Amino acid sequence: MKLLVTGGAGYIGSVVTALLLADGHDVVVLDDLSTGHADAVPAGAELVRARVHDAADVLDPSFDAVLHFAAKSLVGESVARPELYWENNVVGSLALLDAMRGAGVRRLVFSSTAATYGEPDTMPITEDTPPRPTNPYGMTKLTVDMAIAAECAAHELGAFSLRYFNVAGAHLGGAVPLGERHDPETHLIPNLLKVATGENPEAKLFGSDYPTRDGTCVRDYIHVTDLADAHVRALTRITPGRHEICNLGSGSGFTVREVLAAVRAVTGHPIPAADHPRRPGDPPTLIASNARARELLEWTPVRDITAMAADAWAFAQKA
Ligand SMILES: NC(=O)c1ccc[n+]([C@@H]2O[C@H](COP(=O)([O-])OP(=O)(O)OC[C@H]3O[C@@H](n4cnc5c(N)ncnc54)[C@H](O)[C@@H]3O)[C@@H](O)[C@H]2O)c1
Ligand SMILES: O=c1ccn([C@@H]2O[C@H](COP(=O)(O)OP(=O)(O)O[C@H]3O[C@H](CO)[C@H](O)[C@H](O)[C@H]3O)[C@@H](O)[C@H]2O)c(=O)[nH]1
Repeated sequence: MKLLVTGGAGYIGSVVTALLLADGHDVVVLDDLSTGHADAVPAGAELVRARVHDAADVLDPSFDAVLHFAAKSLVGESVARPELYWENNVVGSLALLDAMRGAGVRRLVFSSTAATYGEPDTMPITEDTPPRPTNPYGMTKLTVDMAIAAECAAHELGAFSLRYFNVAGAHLGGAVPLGERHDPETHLIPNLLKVATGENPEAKLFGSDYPTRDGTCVRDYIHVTDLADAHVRALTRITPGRHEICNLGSGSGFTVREVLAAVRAVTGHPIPAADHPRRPGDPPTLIASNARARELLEWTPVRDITAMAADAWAFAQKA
């Protein structure tokens, strides 16, 4: 297939691009490099440096499908500057849907998020859990999910909205290792590794009084290679006129302290860590039901938290 990957210079989009190329697809990456890196675009893909808002300049009827990763995704920034998120994530995605309709490209895989659910009381979270996002980032992603659903119903688009839980690890199976290079880095595992590499003296653990087994937040971590594999599967299972929402998580939860223990074990570094106040907006527990993804995508995540920590560590040492 000939594919457009928006955000293909970012963490997850670059890994999916690598898997798509390995499967023999032709890939054009559309990325404005606002948070991505040109050298993360795997060799063999063409990089067009442009905003997703200008997708109409790139898309033509020769494309078979679009995988849409391009977005801003920092929860705290979205609270401080919501207008950036509505303009980038919603206006940009609506322009992409227009461009796809104009070019007759009718297959889409979209990066949605667990943040669309907010803070549900019942675990695990299924796709039928009512979405109640608690920050503008989650609101923009839910808005795009709804725009895609309406587009599918009205104009025979076929689409998957894949709701990622906590993506972690690095993809080491390609020519070049691909991993997280966010700046600022807010995610737990890369921040713990910055202590092991000597970049930071001590890790910060946000919140020790949550109603969880050790007082720290529980999250569902999913390896980026397993996540990318789900996208390749989704691409071949799109049905015109249908919009499917699938959670992508492991189905198990780990506390912040359990992740710290896994990172200490793989690095052999003591990683000193200090308790800090809660980070505003962090729900105590988020765990996915991945039953729908297992059924619709015939997908099984195979890489555990130790593999995520080990691969992220290998990447941090090479980067
Ligand atoms: N990393 C996670 O744990 C996680 C969890 C849930 C959902 N997601 C979603 O997955 C997607 C990828 O996340 P990531 O962690 O790889 O982020 P990232 O910041 O590494 O990648 C995003 C890419 O999109 C590009 N981009 C942003 N706005 C653009 C625009 N208007 N036009 C063109 N390019 C643009 C950036 O330059 C970057 O290369 C995002 O949509 C994010 O919301 C990520
Ligand atoms: O240095 C750090 C970084 C994080 N944490 C804690 O580790 C847990 C995980 O935090 P991350 O920032 O790694 O991930 P989030 O769960 O906040 O965010 C993820 O889930 C969100 C949905 O709730 C969004 O989808 C977002 O894009 C995605 O990265 C949280 O309890 C957080 O407080 C720390 O203690 N110290």
